Amino acid sequence: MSAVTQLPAWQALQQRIETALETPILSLFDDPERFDKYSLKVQNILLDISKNPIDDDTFQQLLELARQCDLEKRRDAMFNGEHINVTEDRAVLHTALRNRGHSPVYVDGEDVMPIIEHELKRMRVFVNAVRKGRWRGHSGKRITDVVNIGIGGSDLGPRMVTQALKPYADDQINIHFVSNVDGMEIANVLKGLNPERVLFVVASKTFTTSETMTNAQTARNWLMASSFDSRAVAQHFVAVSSNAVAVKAFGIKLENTFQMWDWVGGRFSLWSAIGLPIALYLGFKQFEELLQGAHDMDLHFRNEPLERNAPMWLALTTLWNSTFLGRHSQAILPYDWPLKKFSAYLQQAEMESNGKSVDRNGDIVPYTTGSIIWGQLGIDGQHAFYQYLHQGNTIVPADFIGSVESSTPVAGHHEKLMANFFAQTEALMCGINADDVRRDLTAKGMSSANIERLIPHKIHQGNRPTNSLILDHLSPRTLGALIALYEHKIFILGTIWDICSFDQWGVELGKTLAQNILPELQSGDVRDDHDDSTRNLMQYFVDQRKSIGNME
Ligand SMILES: O=P(O)(O)OC[C@H]1O[C@H](O)[C@H](O)[C@@H](O)[C@@H]1O
Repeated sequence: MSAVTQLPAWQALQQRIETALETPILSLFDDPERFDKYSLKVQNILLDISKNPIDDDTFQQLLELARQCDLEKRRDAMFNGEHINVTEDRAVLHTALRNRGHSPVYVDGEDVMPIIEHELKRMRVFVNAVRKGRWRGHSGKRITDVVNIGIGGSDLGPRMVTQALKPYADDQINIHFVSNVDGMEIANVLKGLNPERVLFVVASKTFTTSETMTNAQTARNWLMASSFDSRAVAQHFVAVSSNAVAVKAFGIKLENTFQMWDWVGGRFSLWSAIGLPIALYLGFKQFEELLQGAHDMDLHFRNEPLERNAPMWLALTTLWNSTFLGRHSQAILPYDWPLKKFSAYLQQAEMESNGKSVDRNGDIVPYTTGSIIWGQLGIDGQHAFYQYLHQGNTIVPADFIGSVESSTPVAGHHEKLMANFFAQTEALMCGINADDVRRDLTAKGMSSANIERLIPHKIHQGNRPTNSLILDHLSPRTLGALIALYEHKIFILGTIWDICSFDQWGVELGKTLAQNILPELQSGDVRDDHDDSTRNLMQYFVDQRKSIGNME
């Protein structure tokens, strides 16, 4: 048994499960102050968690559990640069990257703020040079297109943010992303580009990731295939990495390399030079606004009491719904078109962080940890999977995210969009019972036999938990705060579950096997030490390719 489950608050929460499952969420609103108690405004974001099966006593016990897990002490340990990534023996300091207060942050006795600020300054100088046309391509032409080559944490953050803040872009730079090793992606991106005007940002913390290295090589070949000589690489390639040796071996000079550090996890790295494409696309000032928003949220997380602390609230609703009530997936549903890629971004952030099954000591945990994060734009989801949310027999807690002001106002659209936001959260909680269905259908003149036949199909049980997040407006600063809010949620959950949220050993085995398998596919000689299924599938693939004459 893990120690966490022995804590008095954990045990008290266990006792509350039955009541929570039997009490309709709607009945909790008999307390006229419920909305005021369970909503708060932080950094232009209104967060409402009142539509959760959490009564006052449960909420207090959840807070108590966080305290009994030394949440505040462990939060301070993160901000103070202690090695909380225990399996890799590293600090976890994405918060230092956006420390706009510039107070010192020590890692192993060394203040890291000077190196962070130095790198930010290099980014600013470079971004301004590219955007103002002082940095030009090898043939003297202005750079018009930036292609970020990276995957996972070296792709999802910049990809999501540039999409979210498109209305803030000034059209000086077009931005493109290549992450997949499927040749179609890079082929499609390169097809429309003029090599004389392209800047490639090769983003890889390790600079060993196979997909990224393959795409970078293809990009370099493409550049060389134009009339350029090899010196062109210097003007058309920059790198972001913590592995200077590998960057040099690839042929990118040190002065064209932006640094990141081992205490920045890939999925928390958009605040570092991994954010270079964001700054190139939007301008450095907007990038700084993004950092400022995240810093503001950091201050809130550090300084506000746990009872009124937004990241705590998000984390505790998930903890209760998932670990205690057994609702193990969570939908992220933006009603804000620019946040189209937000659920994909959070999928990596949360699932790679908290998809773990042993505690920090390596002992198997006897409870469910990270949720399955999924979702897409809510309004599109309504016409696809909301049936499941309303009437499926698995309950999926959901976060609804919308804005007061549209990023791109078009007459008559925004109220319609948000009417759906409110309607869906209301329907998910309140549902509709047999009496109301009967009344409805009777008013429509349906025969009573038909009504009774249809009633079970039309009942919505309701009682589906949701959080609502309403932004004033999706600005760079508010987006920074929103991302940091979820980052801290992840940290809190990992702390209570007593897992290491900052490693990702689970992605290694597949990578190693792929490396071993590749030569077999290339040579056509499939080894017989694979399991039977895999060997036969590989053999089929090799044989089919031979038969179509497509062995490369
Ligand atoms: O930045 P890189 O070193 O290329 O890593 C890119 C990504 O790939 C890895 O497999 C990890 O799962 C991710 O956490 C990481 O963000």
